[in-house]
Amino acid sequence: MEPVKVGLLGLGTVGGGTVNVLARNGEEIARRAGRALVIAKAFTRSPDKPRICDLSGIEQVTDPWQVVNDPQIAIVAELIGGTDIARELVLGAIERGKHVVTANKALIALHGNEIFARASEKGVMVAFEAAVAGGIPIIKVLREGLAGNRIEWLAGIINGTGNFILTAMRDQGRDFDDVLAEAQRLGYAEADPTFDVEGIDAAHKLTILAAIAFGIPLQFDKVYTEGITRITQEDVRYAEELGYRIKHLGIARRRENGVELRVHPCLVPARRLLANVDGVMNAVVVKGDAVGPTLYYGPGAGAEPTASAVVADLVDVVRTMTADPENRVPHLAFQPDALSDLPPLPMAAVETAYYLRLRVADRPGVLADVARILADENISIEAVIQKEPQPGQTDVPLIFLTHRVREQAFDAALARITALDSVKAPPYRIRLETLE
Ligand SMILES: NC(=O)c1ccc[n+]([C@@H]2O[C@H](COP(=O)([O-])OP(=O)(O)OC[C@H]3O[C@@H](n4cnc5c(N)ncnc54)[C@H](O)[C@@H]3O)[C@@H](O)[C@H]2O)c1
Ligand SMILES: N[C@@H](CCO)C(=O)O
Ligand code: NA
Repeated sequence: MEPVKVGLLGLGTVGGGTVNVLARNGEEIARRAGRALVIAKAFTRSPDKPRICDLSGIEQVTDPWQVVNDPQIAIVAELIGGTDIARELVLGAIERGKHVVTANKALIALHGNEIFARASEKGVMVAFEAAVAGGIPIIKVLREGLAGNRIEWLAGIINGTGNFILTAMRDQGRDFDDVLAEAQRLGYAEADPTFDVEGIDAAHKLTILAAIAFGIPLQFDKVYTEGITRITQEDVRYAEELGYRIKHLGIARRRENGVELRVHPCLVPARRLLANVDGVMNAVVVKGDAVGPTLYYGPGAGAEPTASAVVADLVDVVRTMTADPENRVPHLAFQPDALSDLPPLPMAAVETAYYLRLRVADRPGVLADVARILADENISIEAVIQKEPQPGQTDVPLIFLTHRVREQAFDAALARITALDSVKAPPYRIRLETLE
């Protein structure tokens, strides 16, 4: 049989890794797919740039439409990123009856509803395993492996760059900007790294995971998103003292009247497996009603780990391209006309515990004032740490851990605490999950 011709858009970290993995494992991949896969054409903006891969036998073009318009190409792999030109090219490929593989979570989270609808009309597949948690096959897990379950919640470390930074801050006490620069050099970070450190990339991924887990539409604008830039070395140390680690999590939890969708730093008990996922590794815990808690762990970013998912999607597409489109696995796990209208809940309705760091005047009665405000809002205290003042300083850090409470009640207490004369700097709170 003729090989299946693939067109690549983008020859950066993921594109280069994909060329390498296909070249190295091509023979085995053909035995799995039933046909050989060849990269016939690749678009790149700068053909003279040094690459991590060998491009012999691949026609390089500097106009991406030369890939999308080529009638010989059956599958387009979009590895450019962003939501402008990538959206045009993906929709263009679908229009021309081509299957699409993409690593682009921003594109799927923001435009997936439109893209999947067009793909279904045209009878083509859009595969996006590389878009979430890099090399971990989490899309396949949720869409196929756990299809018998009602998913109760999932929680994951789904940004490799952020976890790499938090791990280096904890283990080596290193400076934030310095570690971010290293993550960029290693090809982990997004083109705009604020997407990593402000939680936007994780929110893109959580949008996709929640849609597939609960059978709801992709709703990126409903995800509460907070990054890791306000976490200090002190927070990392106090968390350790209290028996916790700070991780940046994406959490989707089914509640009676809706779903919680949130991305934020989180204290996690140090004994939990998730608390021990370090560096660029990602991990997702999924709790299904039948299977119970399950954990998926692996590299969340980098050239070949991500290419592993891209190539698996290429194999999947080749295996099913001759199947009746009606009988393929649905893009978002549930049939498109069978999605639920379970609404994303506002943050005020979320229930969680808290770590609260205050800087207060070193005088009697301050701890009691804060404790009284928390009691007024029915918030029970789990632990307190009060530190001695540093030489020459009149303020001291005061740390509280609370029990679970509605965010609305915590916010009300926090506003009153912030207004106290004795509170000397804006308080910082980190949510805390026991993940049970
Ligand atoms: N790097 C990773 O570890 C990783 C992991 C999973 C998913 N992703 C996703 O994969 C995609 C590619 O990421 P990457 O890390 O390979 O990026 P990269 O910057 O290394 O490569 C992107 C390629 O696309 C080209 N490109 C970018 N913007 C363009 C534009 N506007 N017009 C034309 N060409 C353009 C670049 O020249 C380059 O060849 C992104 O969607 C990213 O979110 C990356
Ligand atoms: N920038 C992303 C790439 C993988 O999606 C990360 O660090 O996780
Ligand atoms: Na994946």
